[in-house]
Amino acid sequence: MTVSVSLPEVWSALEDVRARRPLVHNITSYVAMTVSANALLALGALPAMAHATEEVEDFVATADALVINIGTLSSDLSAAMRKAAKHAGEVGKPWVLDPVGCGASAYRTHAAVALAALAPDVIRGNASEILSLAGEASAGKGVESISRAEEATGAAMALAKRTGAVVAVTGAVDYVTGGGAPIPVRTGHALMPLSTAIGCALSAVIAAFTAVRPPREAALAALAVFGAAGSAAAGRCRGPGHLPAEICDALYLMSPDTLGQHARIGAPVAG
Ligand SMILES: Nc1ncnc2c1ncn2[C@@H]1O[C@H](COP(=O)(O)OP(=O)(O)O)[C@@H](O)[C@H]1O
Ligand SMILES: Cc1ncsc1CCOP(=O)(O)O
Ligand SMILES: [Mg+2]
Repeated sequence: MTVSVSLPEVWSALEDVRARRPLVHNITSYVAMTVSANALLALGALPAMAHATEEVEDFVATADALVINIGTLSSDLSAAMRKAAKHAGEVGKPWVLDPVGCGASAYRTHAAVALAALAPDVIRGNASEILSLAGEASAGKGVESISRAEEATGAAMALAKRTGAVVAVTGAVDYVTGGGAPIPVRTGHALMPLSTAIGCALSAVIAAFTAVRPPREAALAALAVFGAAGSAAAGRCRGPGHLPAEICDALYLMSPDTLGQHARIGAPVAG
């Protein structure tokens, strides 16, 4: 049976991130670098952005977790990503795959499928990306999802079973599955998809939590904390312009009260 995670357990995981300050190695898109680095610092983790094929193994070896994000994919980056993912498996470092824009081009889809076969601990994407990565028909526009997360929970379960990863599919409600009944996380704000690289920053935050918790607990804790930060931050914004900065402030200031006010982790639902 799928067991959920309580908000006190989420809070304890965040305290562990803040105490341990895990180093998160990011091989990510040019769009996401600054947003992700700032979100990780505000959370209490340490970011490092490094993607030269010649150095990714050294970074994986010293990092506590790795995130691979294919947002601005190229052949050089693709080679670096495969090398880093394989080395993470060899040295036992947890890693997260964000299959940005999977389904938007055959090149990107093949790269994402190949990375997903290298045993990521967590895969996090929007509904279109998860549908496409699972091999199902998907409706996306570039890197944006047209589908709702509820339409991709079956695909997320199938993808989790195929890859052994915990799969998080995000949207108005987020869902986490390790192959069993998806657990809903109700949080966030409708302004979040209007600011670029917010999902990418979330994937980096999931990586930080994989340094202190097993993949399923890490994904649930990250979704709850990041969603609560997004919800609290949006309440202080007139529009999406300042949202990334406000999310960083909300991550930095996160408290058990704010978490409780802005996040709900539900009971497992039918997939
Ligand atoms: N309509 C919405 N209401 C509340 N939160 C949302 C909404 N859309 C996205 N989010 C939140 O924004 C973050 C990024 O999710 P998403 O937009 O699905 O990813 P991506 O940016 O990769 O497309 C997640 O924390 C998600 O919960
Ligand atoms: C706009 C864009 N184009 C390539 S990567 C990227 C950022 C996507 O960020 P997110 O998946 O967090 O919305
Ligand atoms: Mg994305």
